[in-house]
Amino acid sequence: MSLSVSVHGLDVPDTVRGPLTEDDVPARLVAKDATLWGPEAESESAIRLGWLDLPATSRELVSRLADLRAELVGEGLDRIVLCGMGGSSLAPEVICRTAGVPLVVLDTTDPGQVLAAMDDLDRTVVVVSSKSGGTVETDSQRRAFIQAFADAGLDEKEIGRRFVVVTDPGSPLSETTAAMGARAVFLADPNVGGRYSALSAFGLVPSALAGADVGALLAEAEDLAVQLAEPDNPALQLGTVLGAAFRAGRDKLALAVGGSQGSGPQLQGFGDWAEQLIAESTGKEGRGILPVVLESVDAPGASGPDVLLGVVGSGAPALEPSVGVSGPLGAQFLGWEYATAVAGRVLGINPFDQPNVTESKENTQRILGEGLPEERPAATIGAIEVYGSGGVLDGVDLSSHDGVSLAIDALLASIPPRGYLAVMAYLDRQKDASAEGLRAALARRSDHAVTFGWGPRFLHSTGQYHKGGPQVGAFLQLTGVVAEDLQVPDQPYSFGTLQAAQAGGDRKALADRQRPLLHLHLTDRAAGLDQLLATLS
Ligand SMILES: O=P(O)(O)OC[C@H]1O[C@H](O)[C@H](O)[C@@H](O)[C@@H]1O
Repeated sequence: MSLSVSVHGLDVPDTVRGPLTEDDVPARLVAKDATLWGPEAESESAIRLGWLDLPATSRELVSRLADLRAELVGEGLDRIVLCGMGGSSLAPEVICRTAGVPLVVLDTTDPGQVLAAMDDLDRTVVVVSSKSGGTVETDSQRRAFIQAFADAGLDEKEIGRRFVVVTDPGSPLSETTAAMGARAVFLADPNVGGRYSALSAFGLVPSALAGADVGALLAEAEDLAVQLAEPDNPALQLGTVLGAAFRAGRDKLALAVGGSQGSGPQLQGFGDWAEQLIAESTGKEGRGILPVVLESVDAPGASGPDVLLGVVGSGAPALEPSVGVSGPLGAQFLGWEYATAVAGRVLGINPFDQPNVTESKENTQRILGEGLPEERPAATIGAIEVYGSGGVLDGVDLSSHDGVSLAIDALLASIPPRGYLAVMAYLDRQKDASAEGLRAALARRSDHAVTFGWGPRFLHSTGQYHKGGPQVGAFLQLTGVVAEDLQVPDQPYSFGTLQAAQAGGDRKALADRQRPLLHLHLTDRAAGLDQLLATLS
């Protein structure tokens, strides 16, 4: 079974569909024609279309990974921790959740969450995945695990045997790895960008080592791959729908995972993977499609004048306009990648670059060099310190006991027409999981789209859209007190400082654009979240 796309209540006009078939886009895309996105995108596109071949070229990894997994299990190493950000961790997380196999994904700088991942070290193998090999979060986690293994009494050689690395040839990580004596190194195809790498070594290595059937995943993708040169194949249909919705002013794609795929499992967490693909690929040059990951098909935000609902999985969506996309996970990965590339052509952007991601990273580095700036809260109410920029707190009475509620109302009121609110939580995805409830609570209180992202993970995903997409966002940033910090070995900062610098760096990037931003710092994380959720209930 490949992919099947059904459209409900959306007109897909010939002005969108016609040019795609007349210009022979399906055949040209499969032939890796780098001119499809215009002359300015050509040099990048020329080195970014390798993902089309992955269902076939990744086959050679399957038996190698089965052997490696058997070797590890034979040595009692059955707990896999994945250190990686964005395109280097979102796909394995979906693959393993869908397959029901355990994988610890560490895509954070939160000290508590990093410390919690350093559990059960005697059973643990760490997969370090980074395409560029230079991502600060991943490098910091690698350093921390080396230290933790050393503290647990392992010698240098034994420590190296606990690491498996996935990176591009010639990256700084590939060089470090040789020096570390890593057990295995998988060099990925450099002609595949991070967010298109689900079916490459980045998606497959951690998933296979955790016990997922990656051979079946590739076979599912292959079933779709053979159709992709045909006009009106399902992935082209999906891309056409995304483009048509955008042209009709529906530039928010509310994404929900629907029921299970016949006999197959529900695609757990697929929205988070698709979010990065779509937001980072299309959110630039002042336009883009904003993915809004929903908790369920009928969650708040599933409909609206600027919304298209996308349901991944079987079952006809209850709301209109909507697009239902059913099919197994391997076909979904390839289909959404192809559809995003097609939508990129309709939008007139380069779907393979991420021009605004570096900005927050540079701000972070500057703050790490200069030290965290002294900031005074406008008010402290219960367990919440309130800070604001972009004029969001002007005229708000923070002296009253419902000051936080008033500040949030002011933030919501600042959202322009067709705008959105982004909640960005630099907290512990496990221990502070209740923060996720803020999305639905705020979406109930607003007519606008509301997204939720864990920091710094979203910086590698919707962060591009926030800065490069239309400047119609309002932002709620959450940070929290660090109970126990952890030094990043051989660096002049701790995880807590790095996390705070990342939050500060992103605040600066948004403030430079005069975006309304409310920053709430929780002086007690659990009490602060309870207070916030109670305020919104
Ligand atoms: O795999 P890495 O090079 O570590 O990159 C991880 C992530 O970092 C960057 O922020 C990119 O914008 C993402 O597309 C990428 O997936």
